[in-house]
Amino acid sequence: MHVKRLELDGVFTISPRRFGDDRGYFSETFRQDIFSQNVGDFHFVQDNQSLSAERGTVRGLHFQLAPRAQGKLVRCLAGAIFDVAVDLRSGSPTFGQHVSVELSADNGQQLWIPPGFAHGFCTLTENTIVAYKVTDYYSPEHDRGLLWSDPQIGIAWPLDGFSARLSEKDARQPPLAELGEVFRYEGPTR
Ligand SMILES: Cc1cn([C@H]2C[C@H](O)[C@@H](COP(=O)(O)OP(=O)(O)O[C@H]3O[C@H](C)C(=O)[C@H](O)[C@H]3O)O2)c(=O)[nH]c1=O
Repeated sequence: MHVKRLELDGVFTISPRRFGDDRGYFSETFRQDIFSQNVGDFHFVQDNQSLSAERGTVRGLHFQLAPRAQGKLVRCLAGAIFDVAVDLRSGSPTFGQHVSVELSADNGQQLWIPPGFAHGFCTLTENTIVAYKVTDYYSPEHDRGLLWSDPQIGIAWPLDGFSARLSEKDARQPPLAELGEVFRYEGPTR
């Protein structure tokens, strides 16, 4: 299992090893010991899964407010996504910056998004299934969002001519300028 630190403090990709044979492959997709050693002492309490039928489906950008902020470990079980994390920690040297990674059933790559970040993805194929572990339970009262197309964030979503397929909620999320302070930067995480 290879763990790689990305350019935004606290965000990592995790690439589990696959043991292939003439049947297919086997892979350990999560190890608490490796995660704790390389990423941090986070523990997961809920697993989520979503199916998006259409290419160009954009889910996000979402986060939960403290004290119910969630860390998310995201992977793609079918199809492929362009996965994005946005730093929302006031005082962070990378506040408002984002990082993106392609996660797919083929590459088996995972993205760890720590509390303090917004998360979203755009599907690159039809019938995309995304599964992710979270470090706190869903709390509608703490559920918040950021506008996916906010020019201040400037995410180059790979829609490739497809029009974005959004929920009504996501179509009317506020831009960063209207969000106010939602998280504070507490220094380098690792
Ligand atoms: C997130 C969540 C949602 N729900 C219910 C609430 C709604 O009735 C329904 C759909 O929720 P929503 O439209 O927020 O689902 P997504 O647009 O896929 O949002 C998710 O996708 C983006 C990329 C994320 O990072 C968030 O974790 C998550 O918000 O599921 C639950 O019951 N439990 C949950 O944990």
